[in-house]
Amino acid sequence: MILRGVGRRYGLRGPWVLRGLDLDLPAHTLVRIEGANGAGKSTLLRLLAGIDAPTEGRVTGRPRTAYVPERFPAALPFTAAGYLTHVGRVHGLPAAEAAARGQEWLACFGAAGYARTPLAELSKGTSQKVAVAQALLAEPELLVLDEAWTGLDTAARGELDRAVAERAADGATVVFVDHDPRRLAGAAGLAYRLEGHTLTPVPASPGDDGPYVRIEAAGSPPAALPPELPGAPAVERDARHPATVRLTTTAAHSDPLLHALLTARPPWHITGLSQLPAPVPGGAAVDATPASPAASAPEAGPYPEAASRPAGAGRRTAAATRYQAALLARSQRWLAPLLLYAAVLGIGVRAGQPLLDSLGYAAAALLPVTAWLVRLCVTQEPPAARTVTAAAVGPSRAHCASLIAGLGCALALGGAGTGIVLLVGEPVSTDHTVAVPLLPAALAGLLAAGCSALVGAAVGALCARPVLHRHGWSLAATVLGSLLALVTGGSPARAAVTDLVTGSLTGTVRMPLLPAAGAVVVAAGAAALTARLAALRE
Ligand SMILES: Nc1ncnc2c1ncn2[C@@H]1O[C@H](COP(=O)(O)OP(=O)(O)OP(=O)(O)O)[C@@H](O)[C@H]1O
Repeated sequence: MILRGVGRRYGLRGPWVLRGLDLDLPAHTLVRIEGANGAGKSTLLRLLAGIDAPTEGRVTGRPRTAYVPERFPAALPFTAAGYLTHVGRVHGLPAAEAAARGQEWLACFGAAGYARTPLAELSKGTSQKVAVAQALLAEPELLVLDEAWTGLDTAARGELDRAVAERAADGATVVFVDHDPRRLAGAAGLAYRLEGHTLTPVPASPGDDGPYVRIEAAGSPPAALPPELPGAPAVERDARHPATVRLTTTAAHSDPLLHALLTARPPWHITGLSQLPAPVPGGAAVDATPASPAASAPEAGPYPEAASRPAGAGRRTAAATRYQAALLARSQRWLAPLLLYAAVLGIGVRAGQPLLDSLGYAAAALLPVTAWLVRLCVTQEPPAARTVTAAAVGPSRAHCASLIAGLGCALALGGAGTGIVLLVGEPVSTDHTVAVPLLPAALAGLLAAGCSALVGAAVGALCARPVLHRHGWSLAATVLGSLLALVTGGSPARAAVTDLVTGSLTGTVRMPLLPAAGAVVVAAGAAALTARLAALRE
């Protein structure tokens, strides 16, 4: 990943926290960021993790990312294992694998006994173990750790050191901040100090005999390395290309090592040579797995695993939507909008009333209920948990997932409401003189409910973060916005409801097709705008 001329400030006129920052983050590297309190380390890590966008400059080549926030929230209505399964799925893992990996990492950190404990009941340190496990289980190509060791016991700190080194040895970039200068001392391939809004490289510590050289060699067929290798190099076998090994040693030993490889029986082919500022720790041989014959071809980019990414962005967004829906269901915040909708239907819909009138009424009632549900979904995740999801799937997709979850709940509610109205309503015109065909009326009712839900979702999206952050303003705007969307001429929701109610006067069913198209445009516009804003700042 490459950062060029990156700057970040909070607010339009806030002081610059980062400015003119250039940074190259190679694969297979541990990167340490140092700096005083308030220097901007967390700000930088959030940019690296893709949670916030830079105010100026460019970040390119972002790989699959996981993030451990500085403070992990306990206020999530899941057990430790349940949360890890959700995050694993958001990272694109199949459910069973996400659950298994979650259990493994909890066991690794000595927290297996807490798998079924609700997050809210975990101690601070155990919560931190969950925070770290959620990032590691996805085997990300970029792992960003903001003081992740804080609160962990000694054994877990050691495990995290080992896991982090292993990620780097497996090809990932690991960027970390920790106030303990001994943290992974000597292991970090690159170290930078954040000072005066920008980064300056920290020179290698005395005794570090870099620069280092990485040699990539391929044996064909996969062969054993010569028993005696000059320079005692760290050896990694590529998990996907078992014929390929990477050997890291000091520059002084690189020539004898090359000679040993080229003169081995059978000889090794040298496929790559690169200089590193310092070695990746834990560079002992990595387990090899069988690979296809074509796998011995040279890798195209710095992240070979990118090709075997667990799942596409669409599936990961779907997983994020499921996570948001589960969050809503378990928090029971859906209860209030559901009761409101039931009460409004209970008051306004009576058995024997003209069907189209009642369908129009039910559709209109759905609009504020949807706005409420969407607003709940967008705001329900504690900020630190939101950063985890945003890093995993991108802030725009994470935001869209909460919009879809809210809209989906509202559509289900609207479907049920329409069904009830169809059961109790009388399929006749307002004056009870003309019969109304049931099937077209049902379709028109569902379409009108859909219009209302889409416009309500737009209102909910525009009246919550990232547009409005203050709870009071957001609430007032949601109520006012819903009201305006129902009464303002040109609103697709109003047009759809009007189609039903005026049709009822003559007993004619008017399909609200144009309002439906308008509602889709309004909802898509609101989603695109708010998703873009969410990407600018989570
Ligand atoms: N949401 C925010 N709104 C406004 N200013 C912010 C926000 N977050 C951080 N800042 C400011 O940005 C600057 C850098 O903060 P940041 O948290 O990145 O520092 P840090 O180096 O991580 O500090 P620490 O070591 O204490 O964690 C600080 O001056 C802080 O006040």
